[in-house]
Amino acid sequence: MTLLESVHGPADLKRMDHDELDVLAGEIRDFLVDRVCRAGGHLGPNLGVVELTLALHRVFDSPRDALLFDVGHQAYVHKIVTGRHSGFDSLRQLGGIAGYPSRAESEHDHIENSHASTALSYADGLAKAFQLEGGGRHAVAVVGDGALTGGMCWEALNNIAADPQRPVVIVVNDNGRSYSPTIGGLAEHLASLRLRPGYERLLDGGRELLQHTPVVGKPIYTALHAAKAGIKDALSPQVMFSDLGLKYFGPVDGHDIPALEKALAAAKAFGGPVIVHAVTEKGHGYPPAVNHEADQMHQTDPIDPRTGLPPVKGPSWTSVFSDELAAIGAERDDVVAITAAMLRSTGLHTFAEEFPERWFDVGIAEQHAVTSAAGLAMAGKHPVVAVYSTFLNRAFDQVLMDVALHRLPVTLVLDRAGITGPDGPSHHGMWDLSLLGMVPGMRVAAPRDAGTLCEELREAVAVSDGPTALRFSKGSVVESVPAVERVGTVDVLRRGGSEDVLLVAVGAFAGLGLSAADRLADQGIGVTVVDPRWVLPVAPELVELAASHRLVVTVEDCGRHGGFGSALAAALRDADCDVPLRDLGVPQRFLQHGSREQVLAGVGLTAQDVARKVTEWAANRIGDAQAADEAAVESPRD
Ligand SMILES: Cc1ncc(C[n+]2csc(CCOP(=O)(O)OP(=O)(O)O)c2C)c(N)n1
Ligand SMILES: CC(=O)[C@@H](O)[C@H](O)COP(=O)(O)O
Ligand SMILES: [Mg+2]
Repeated sequence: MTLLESVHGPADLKRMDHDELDVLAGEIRDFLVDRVCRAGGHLGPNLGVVELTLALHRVFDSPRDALLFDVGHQAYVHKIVTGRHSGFDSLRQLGGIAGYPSRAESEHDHIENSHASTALSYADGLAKAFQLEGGGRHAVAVVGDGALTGGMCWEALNNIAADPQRPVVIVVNDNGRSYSPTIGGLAEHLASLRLRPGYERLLDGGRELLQHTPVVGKPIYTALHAAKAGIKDALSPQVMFSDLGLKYFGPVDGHDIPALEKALAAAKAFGGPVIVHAVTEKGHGYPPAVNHEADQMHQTDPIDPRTGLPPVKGPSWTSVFSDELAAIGAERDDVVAITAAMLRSTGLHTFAEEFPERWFDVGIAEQHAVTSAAGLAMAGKHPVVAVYSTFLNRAFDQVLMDVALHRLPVTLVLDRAGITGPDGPSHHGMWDLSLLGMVPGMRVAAPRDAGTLCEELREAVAVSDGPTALRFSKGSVVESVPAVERVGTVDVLRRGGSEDVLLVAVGAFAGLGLSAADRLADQGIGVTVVDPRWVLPVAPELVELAASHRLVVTVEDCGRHGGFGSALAAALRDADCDVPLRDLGVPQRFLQHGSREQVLAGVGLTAQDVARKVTEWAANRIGDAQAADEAAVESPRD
């Protein structure tokens, strides 16, 4: 039996000596590489916290002490040592263990939300409750250097520092990288500079990157990495954090278990808010991750463990957007780009390489991304803010009051819109249409294929009197879904041959709509399929099209509540049109992880399901309507 197999809970770790722990750390690394290469997941972040997690579970007493992981993507080791290593054969798969902490899985898990920069606020709340209960428990928050660039962290730090007895231990997991290499590159430079000659020369190179580094990030990295002056005491983190009223321990080698245990034990004994600054390496111990030039295998699809390479994939929605924005950038020098620490994963890297002065990385700070875009727009620029759909939630008020209220030409590009799959409930992009539908003056497009993505992106950046947004799915792009006709802004994809059913398919669901229509045609039900392209606000020509049919069905890869279907129903009511409408979409529930296809099938969003439902509705509605027509013919009103 391996040491790993002997670990069923933290108590087993506490019985081991440091030699055994070193062996265990090696076994865990091999285990992570094997399982994550097979299933996909966050390999780099978890390889970087093996020793840190072991030390945390030896010093603190989970679950009595609450171990919190910010974002939670780096909690695989925590899951392994809390009795779940057998579950890694089904990591992030339907019915398998989640890729983030899960309260249903274990009493050791707390935060299920994968949105960054929340752990310190949870810690402050938990610690206050522990104090009210008489104390003796700690809230221990593991927060990455990237997550620290999120504003919520500083709101929490302000509150945590307010009480010198607050039992909060903040473990800064400083691997010098976030998702995006920009920040990580700087941190990487600075981190490595302390170990190498030529310190002064290289740091000048590092400074070149500062122009892209968020104002918030600069003091953090300068302090955390004992900046150029090299006067550690003057610029060391103690100064920054102690000014906030926080005790600081570190920097500690995040791969040295004895050193980590010593610092964590001191922090535990301190009896008040304290920071332990652990310096780690993302991907540690697995060269293909450490040397992975883009993001040290922050998040990887299944890969060959020997080569560290994922399968070659075709063009994605992201790559089509990436190339088109770069082309637009060459034509429009007022267009600028903003990322929230996800330069490459949102596809802005192409634009950034071609226009190094016209892109900005604000750190994991979506609120700042949007409002700073408003500032850029006020000065005559046309900012393109690229974020994952789910992370836009965090910046709703900024979209509403900082951009739309001023009718500013900001374009939001929402990648990973709709069901994403393996990342689970806090990653599905199922709220954007409901949120943006509430924003006066906001115009939202949902491209159905590569061509319409390029077309609608150009239409969006051409709008100068208010905000626009594009939303598209994760993964491989739909190459081409041709239209047979364009009515105003609406594309007709298929004429049903009768005016029975109008099927309105939003964005990437165009193919689903056409497949359903094929099935229905086999049953003799004529279905006209249209793609609204600009889905919000509802176009008048779509209302007219709907009014000329007996049944309208909408299908969208977004939450039904306040989604496109709701908006079209309201527009029909406003037009005194009583054509029956049925809206199909993502149910307003937190949907667990699985593949995108599995999750969609689980909520009835397949061509077969859509066809079955339309058949039922058509039979009732159209049948009723035809019967009413026939009755009217037989006994005409006098
Ligand atoms: C609000 C929000 N924005 C963006 C992301 C995407 N994201 C996931 S992990 C990550 C980087 C986190 O960096 P860090 O906190 O340093 O953790 P590390 O991966 O280095 O361990 C980002 C940007 C997120 N989860 N939440
Ligand atoms: C944890 C996090 O928020 C991201 O790393 C996310 O897992 C990325 O998912 P994609 O694979 O869709 O980029
Ligand atoms: Mg990091």
